[in-house]
Order: sequence, then structure tokens, then C-alpha cells
Amino acid sequence: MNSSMAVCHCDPRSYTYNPPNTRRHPFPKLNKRVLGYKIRPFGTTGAAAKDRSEADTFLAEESVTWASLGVSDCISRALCNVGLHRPSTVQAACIPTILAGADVVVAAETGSGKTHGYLVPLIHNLSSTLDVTENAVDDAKVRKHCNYSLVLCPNVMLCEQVVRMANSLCNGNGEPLLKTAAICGRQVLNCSFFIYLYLYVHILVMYGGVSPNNRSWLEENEKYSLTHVVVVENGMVDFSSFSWVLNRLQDISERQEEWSRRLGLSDKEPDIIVSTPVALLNYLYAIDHPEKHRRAEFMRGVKYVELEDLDDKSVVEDFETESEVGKKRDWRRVRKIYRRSKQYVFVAATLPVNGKQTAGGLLKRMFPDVSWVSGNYLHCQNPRLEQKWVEVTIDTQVDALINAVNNGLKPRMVSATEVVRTMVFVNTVEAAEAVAKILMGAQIRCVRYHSKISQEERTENLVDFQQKGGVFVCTDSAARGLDIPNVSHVIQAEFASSAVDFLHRVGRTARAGQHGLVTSLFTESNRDLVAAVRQAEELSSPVEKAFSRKRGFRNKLKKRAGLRDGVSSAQLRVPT
Ligand SMILES: Nc1ncnc2c1ncn2[C@@H]1O[C@H](COP(=O)(O)OP(=O)(O)OP(=O)(O)O)[C@@H](O)[C@H]1O
Repeated sequence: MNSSMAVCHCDPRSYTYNPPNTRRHPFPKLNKRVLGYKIRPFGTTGAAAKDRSEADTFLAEESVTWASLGVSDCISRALCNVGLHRPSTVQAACIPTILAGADVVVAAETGSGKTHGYLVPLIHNLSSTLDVTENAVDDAKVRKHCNYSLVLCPNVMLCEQVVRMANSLCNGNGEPLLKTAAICGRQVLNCSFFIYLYLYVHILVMYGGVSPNNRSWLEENEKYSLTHVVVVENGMVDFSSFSWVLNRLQDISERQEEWSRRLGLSDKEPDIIVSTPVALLNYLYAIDHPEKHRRAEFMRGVKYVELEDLDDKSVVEDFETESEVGKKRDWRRVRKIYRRSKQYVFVAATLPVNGKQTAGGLLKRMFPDVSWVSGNYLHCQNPRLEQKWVEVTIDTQVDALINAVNNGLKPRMVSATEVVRTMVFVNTVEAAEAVAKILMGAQIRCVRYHSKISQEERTENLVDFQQKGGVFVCTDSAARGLDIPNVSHVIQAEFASSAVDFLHRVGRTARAGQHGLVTSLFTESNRDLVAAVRQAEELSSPVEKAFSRKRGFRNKLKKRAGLRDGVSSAQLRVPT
């Protein structure tokens, strides 16, 4: 699947990205109306208050159907069978562009349907060479060419969620149109770096962001490269290593066939692989035995080739000929311009663009031809969301929390018969345990979800909450991308510590066109920051401006508390 070609050219010594012909970075001048979904210049504010009614439509206009987007009948039927009768506005905007093979950035508010927005064109393109209808016989399904897709997710739960969504699209026999599988190792790195979400899954680019202990393991095992990246799922923003990593972003399509074989991706293998980055690394490590010498250099963006291999596109730099001790070889170090043969789709619910080192700024530089699809409420608060703000003190926190939970359990948004789901967010594991204890003490049934609980128990608690409802006490590990239908109430027992976390937390409710309630408890120390967020909501301007991108909310909170009350930040306690 070839995309609009761009070349990337890395100087392995300084890791500075130096695109020979893409210095100018035209800010995407997308401001046309597509299928009723306004595509506006990326990074501009959301729909002004006056336009709220116009933009407040989760689904695209009546006239827009899956077929009108170019989706095949077979896939359209499969979507209708799972209740997706019409595309959402984000899907209507991104599916045609992805089907056309362009690189796309889809940055739209939480709950706007981005997952199917990339899965549908992926499945369409991958199955275009397969007969996936119910009357296909087995051998007809054998893939005619090695086209694979990879969806990279920031955590195991999201991997499993994407697999569920993809496998739920079935043909008339009830079989998934394409095989989708998740590779999720036990050790899922804490994906706090933007790089995991925009990885080329080139193992070398990956190790810029892992923790020191993983980094040494990867450095001594730096042998891998992988070429199956098409889609990444769910962005977030932390740029400490992002630019370093994207600078290593290279396309090594000429090794694609080799890697398909090495990966064991035979015809029987899944068409779409969903993986957390580190799980993929472990998977590859188990099957690969590269020639160390060329692999390592290759990974550094420099490729050793026999002189006669040089094609006219290779830029032969004035490097001294390479020679090994005792063996002079007529090899020359050639900085080859890698041509990307992949289509990239970047998907994010938060993607600041202001500033060169932001993810959006870097994507503009790295992918100057990319198409940008931006949601009407990107970084803004969803008009279907009702917000409640409760200022508390150490003495009133517990009562306020219990009142908020009890109030939310009988919200006006759902009928009395429906299962009620309330998510209570805190910032730390200790706070989650403390809040769960408080609620159980008040006879309020709740389940916990945080990193100190085993993956199995987390999955169990998540299924329990999805099926039985009740109260789900969690840290931000449950804020990103998890799609739990019909969460009617989100409570911030501790106010979010960054703009990104705030948006992802509140995005767990009011999804897919539904309404929701958010109750935020805050203390005097974050009063003015809350005022800034509320002001952003009033002006329907992006929330991210209310928080300094460089430092988390917590730093400001500590600094402000320390200054005002002369108290150490250590005294800032969770509602107990
Ligand atoms: N066309 C559609 N019609 C009806 N419901 C839809 C449609 N597309 C998606 N949904 C539903 O909307 C909900 C949110 O979808 P999804 O999780 O893909 O949103 P998202 O934008 O990826 O959210 P997040 O940014 O939080 O990951 C899901 O329950 C999904 O089933």
C-alpha cells in the first residue's frame, strides 16, 4: 500500500531530521467542508458557542452513508450488523482520505468514533485483494500479497479493545472479515512518551523512550527493524524523546518481504496486528537472527551497500571507504534516502500543535504532505457534557465525594431502569485505594483499577463494571481510549494533573453522541487553575491553554500551595 511519497534522510550522527526537500512546512490549509464535517485549520479553536448546535452532531449528515464514503457493501453490512448504521462526522471526514492512500492525522475529541475511522479503511484496503464475503471458500481467502497493517496502542486494554472492535465486523457466516490479533506482553511499558504512539515500530527508534533498564537491554539487542506500521492509535503528548525518535523514523520497505518471512507472517497469520510496542519487541526477539553488523548500521540510518548496488537516487556522501581491520573492502558508507512505502495514520484525542517540539509541530515537519482531520471539539469540552465544580477542604472532601457518587447514581441522564456507571478518577494508586475504602465504608459498591492490580484483575473489574455498572475507582490508566459504553458520570476526586489527562478523563462519558455529567472536586490550591479551565469551557476554547504544557498540573499546584500557605506540598493530601 503505497502512500504519498516523502523521503526522509537522517544524519545518524546527530539524529537531526533533515528532510532535503521539505523544509517549508505549509500549515495545512484545510478549511473545506467535507460531507458536513467541517475540516478546519489544525489547532484552531473548536466550534464557537454560536455554532454549537451545528457542530453538536456525533453522526454525519443523513445523506452520508458508508457506501458514499467508498466502503464496500460487505463491510457496510458488517458495520450495520453491529449497530453502526451511519458514519460519525469524524469517520466521514477521515475514511475517504485513508482509502485514497494518503497519510492522515486524525485528531478529534474523545468518543468521536476514531477507532472505526481507521479500522474501516484498513480492513477495506487489506481485504480488497481477498474475497471476504460469506461465499468465499478457504483458499480464496489466502492472501494474494503480503499486505499487513499494524495498530500500535499505548496499553494492553486498548489493544484488546481494538481487536474486539475489528473482530466484531463479520461476514454473513459470522466470521471476522479479517483476522485481527493482539500481541500484548506482560510487561507493558508505561507509555508516557508520545513516541510509542507514533512509532514506526522500528525497534531502534523505540528505545529512545523506554526506561533506562529497558534501554540497556535494547541497546545490546539493537538488531531489529520492522516494516509493518500503518496505523497508530490514540495519541498523547510528551515530547521529551519524540523528536529524537521521529528523527529516526525511516522506511525500510525493501526489507519488507524479508521481515514478513522473519515475522512468520504467513498467509495464515492475522491480517491486522494490534500490539503494544514492547510486546512486539519481545515477539521479534524470539524469531529474529539478523546479521549483526549490517543490521546495526542499517538501523542507524546508514546502509552499507556494494558500490555497484548504488542507484542514482542514493546520495553518496564523501565518506572514507569503510574498511575492517586487516580487510580492506570496497564498501562505502552511503547515506541512502529511504523511500517510505507505508501509509501512516496518526490518531489522537489530544495533539497540541503550537511549538516546534509539540507532536503536531513535529508531525507537520516529518509529514508535510499529510492530511489533517481535526474534530470540531478537539481539546475543547464536549457540549453534551454537564460539568459540576465543587470546592472542598480536607475536612469536607469525604462528604463531597460520597454526595457526588450518590447524586451521580441517580443522574437525570439515564432512565431509572438502566445500569448506572460512575468512574471516579484519582491521581495515584494510594488515592485509589483510599477512595475505594471510603466508598465501601459508605456501603457504596465499587471496583478498583490501577497499575498495582494484576492485568487479570483489571480486566475482570473492567468487565464487571461494563456489565453490572456501579462505581469504578481508577487512575489515569483507565482514562486513555478505553471505550466503556454508557458511563453516565465521571467524578474527579483529585483534579487532573495535566490538560491531556483532564480531557481524557472527562471523555469517558458523553461518548458517541450521548450526554454525561462530570463532577470535579478541587481544593483551594488549584482554584485558579480550575477557573482557567472553566473559562476555556465558557469560551469553547481549547483547554490545553489552561495548563502549561511543559509542566504537569501537579508542579503548579505544589508551587502555588507552597507559596501561598507556606505549607510543604507534602501536606496536599488526597480526600481521605
Ligand atoms: N458510526 C457510529 N455510529 C454509532 N456509534 C459509533 C459509531 N462509530 C463509533 N461508535 C461508537 O462510539 C463509541 C466511541 O468510539 P471510539 O472508541 O472509536 O471513539 P474514539 O474517538 O476512539 O474515543 P477515544 O479518543 O476516547 O479513544 C464506541 O462505543 C463506538 O461503538
